[in-house]
Amino acid sequence: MKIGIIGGGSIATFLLQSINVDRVLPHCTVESVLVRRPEVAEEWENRYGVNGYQDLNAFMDSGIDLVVEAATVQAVQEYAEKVIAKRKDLVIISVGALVDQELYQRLNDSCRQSGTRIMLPSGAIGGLDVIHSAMSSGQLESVSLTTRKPPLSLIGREVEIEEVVFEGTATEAISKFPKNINVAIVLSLAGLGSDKTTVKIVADPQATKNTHCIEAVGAFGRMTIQLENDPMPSNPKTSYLAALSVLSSLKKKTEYISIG
Ligand SMILES: NC(=O)C1=CN([C@@H]2O[C@H](COP(=O)(O)OP(=O)(O)OC[C@H]3O[C@@H](n4cnc5c(N)ncnc54)[C@H](O)[C@@H]3O)[C@@H](O)[C@H]2O)C=CC1
Ligand SMILES: O=C([O-])CC(=O)C(=O)O
Repeated sequence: MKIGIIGGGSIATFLLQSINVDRVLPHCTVESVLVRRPEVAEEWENRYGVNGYQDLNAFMDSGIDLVVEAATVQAVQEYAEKVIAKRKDLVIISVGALVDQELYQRLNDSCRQSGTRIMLPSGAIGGLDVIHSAMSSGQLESVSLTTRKPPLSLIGREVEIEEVVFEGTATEAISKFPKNINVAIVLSLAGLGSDKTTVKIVADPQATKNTHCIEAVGAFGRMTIQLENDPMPSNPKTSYLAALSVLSSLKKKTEYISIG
């Protein structure tokens, strides 16, 4: 499978190293990257043997089968429909963009018409299978997420004691923290939707990890999951697990027996 990556940051670098250098996915190669800075394209051409592009059309015509978005919510808004229109499968990690129900619907419709697929990795959380199962009979009652990160990642400054920087719906959370709470939207899409999924975000000066606690109640019973994620050294806002989840989605695409 020939992969194209949109983005030039920590998740993109991790994927290039894992797939093209460490060869952790034997059936996959990253062929092309779409990045904003020409010097990154040039460096990556040399280091990872990829073709670097700044132009979306040239990138999409570079012989790739599938596109991984590893950039920003805005990049999804800008590129996702164009990728699907070109009949390339798409992995989206900036899932926050799909809080926009009209964009979600348009993407869904064009995937149905063209037989193309969009994959949303579980990102920095887990338990989406449970939420999805509970929701399949419509008997999911409540889902809440409490996220705790170092203050610099969330609010760009230090605080002395922990501070609740947000409490409200997932819809509001992603509009205020688009680089920190994509997890709230994938959780919403699996379950009750972004207006009924509640989110609390805490800036914690003691935190060395990005923690996410998910609590769900329904006819199935009750679930509590606590993730204590190591951050990516190159971008502490992002948990290492989020990068691994993209790799996992790509791996699933090459397998014939699906788990979960
Ligand atoms: N779903 C989830 O659980 C998680 C999602 N994320 C999201 O994943 C995305 C990537 O994360 P990181 O690699 O850590 O971010 P990063 O900040 O290290 O890298 C983002 C890169 O995208 C590039 N970029 C921005 N707009 C672009 C455009 N229009 N075209 C091409 N490149 C563009 C930037 O130049 C930067 O190099 C972010 O949106 C982040 O919020 C991160 C962690 C968890
Ligand atoms: O990586 C994390 O811990 C969560 C994150 O940034 C996001 O969901 O946008």
